[in-house]
Amino acid sequence: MKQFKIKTINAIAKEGIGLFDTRFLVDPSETDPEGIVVRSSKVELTQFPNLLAIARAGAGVNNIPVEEATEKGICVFNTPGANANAVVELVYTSLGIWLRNVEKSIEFCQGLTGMNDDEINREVEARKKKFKGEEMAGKTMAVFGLGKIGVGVANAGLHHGMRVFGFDPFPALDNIHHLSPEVTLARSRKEALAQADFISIHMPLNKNTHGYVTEKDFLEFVKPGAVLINYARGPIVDEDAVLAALASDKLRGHVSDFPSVKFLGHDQILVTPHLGASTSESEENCATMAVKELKNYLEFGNIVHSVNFPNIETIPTVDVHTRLTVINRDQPGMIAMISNILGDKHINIKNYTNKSNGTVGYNIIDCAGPVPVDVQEKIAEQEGVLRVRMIPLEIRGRQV
Ligand SMILES: NC(=O)C1=CN([C@@H]2O[C@H](COP(=O)(O)OP(=O)(O)OC[C@H]3O[C@@H](n4cnc5c(N)ncnc54)[C@H](O)[C@@H]3O)[C@@H](O)[C@H]2O)C=CC1
Ligand SMILES: O=C(O)C(=O)COP(=O)(O)O
Repeated sequence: MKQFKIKTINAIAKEGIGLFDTRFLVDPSETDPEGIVVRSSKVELTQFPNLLAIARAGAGVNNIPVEEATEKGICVFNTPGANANAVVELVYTSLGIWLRNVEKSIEFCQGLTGMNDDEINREVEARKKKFKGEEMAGKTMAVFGLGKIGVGVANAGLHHGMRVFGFDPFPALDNIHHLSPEVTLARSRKEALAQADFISIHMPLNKNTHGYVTEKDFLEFVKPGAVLINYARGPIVDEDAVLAALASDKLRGHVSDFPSVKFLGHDQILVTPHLGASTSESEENCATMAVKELKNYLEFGNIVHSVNFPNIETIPTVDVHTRLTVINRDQPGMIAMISNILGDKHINIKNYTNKSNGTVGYNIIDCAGPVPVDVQEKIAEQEGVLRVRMIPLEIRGRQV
């Protein structure tokens, strides 16, 4: 029986790894993997010629060269929503720490070590005024990016007693269904920013969002004294522009999950070490979802939660002998070409499923009999075809 070689990069939760059964050989030092499970480490594709799929146990895929993967016919998955709650909770924890001076007050308490209880009490009551903070209730929050995390942050803002604006030029219907109707959908960045005391960024890092938070079209619109929160990705924020905004009191503070040379040690900036998704629950959710996606693709060619290929899931019926999958550029004539090559060889197609995402087409072709290697090769060499796979169906008691 075919065994798939899986490479793990980063610590992947054992609850996910445990889902790989005897059909999979899982090894962090695998040098020729067919599947990779990864968190935030950068993935280089040139080293892995037989790689079929990468599952990102998390949301952001900026550590994976997605366009290169597409050209090579490598499917990239992520785990939408699996770590969203962890980020939502940390956004409010960190904002609370910033607003109530919790970090500095803890340092102060540690400095009381060595005093007796009377002395400690006297110092506490005399000096606590230094740490006076402010509340979230009654303030206004602007959330940029109303995806799995942004919707959670917006809804939680209401629960903290705030007025909330949300801005997202390409919202997904499924996410918007979970957004409370009390959140105001802003039609422009300016509208979202004009009244916001707190601004929270929750969009992916890509070529359109690199340096998104800069003076022009963003910081120029903030209400003086706002606090900027970034639990999305470091490079979405132009660090020099934020430092200038802090120096001119346009921004009062910055809370970020992405420490940097320029941010460390700055009195108005609170940084955490990319901790957004680091909870037991979130790591388990992400790992189990990523492993299920990878298994489903390697064993059945099904695609669920891909960021570069169309999503299609079909179960082979009992009369299917061989499942063939073809990845192609989205161009006319591909289905006819594949059907004709199979028809010329008298291979009966039981089910044909095709879907496009506008860039890539994906075909699942369930055949009644075996598909000889020369037929696969003929399809693979046609213009526009990126990759062809024959899926072994031994798992269903067949030998192919
Ligand atoms: N700090 C951490 O540990 C974590 C950080 N993240 C980051 O958060 C990002 C968002 O995660 P999810 O909400 O799960 O993703 P998601 O894909 O559900 O939502 C992203 C949203 O951003 C929107 N968007 C894209 N460009 C935009 C723009 N220019 N302006 C406003 N909105 C825009 C999209 O339309 C989408 O609705 C991830 O891509 C990742 O970089 C995610 C998880 C953990
Ligand atoms: O899911 C994401 O996008 C994250 O940033 C989480 O990253 P991590 O899995 O904690 O390395």
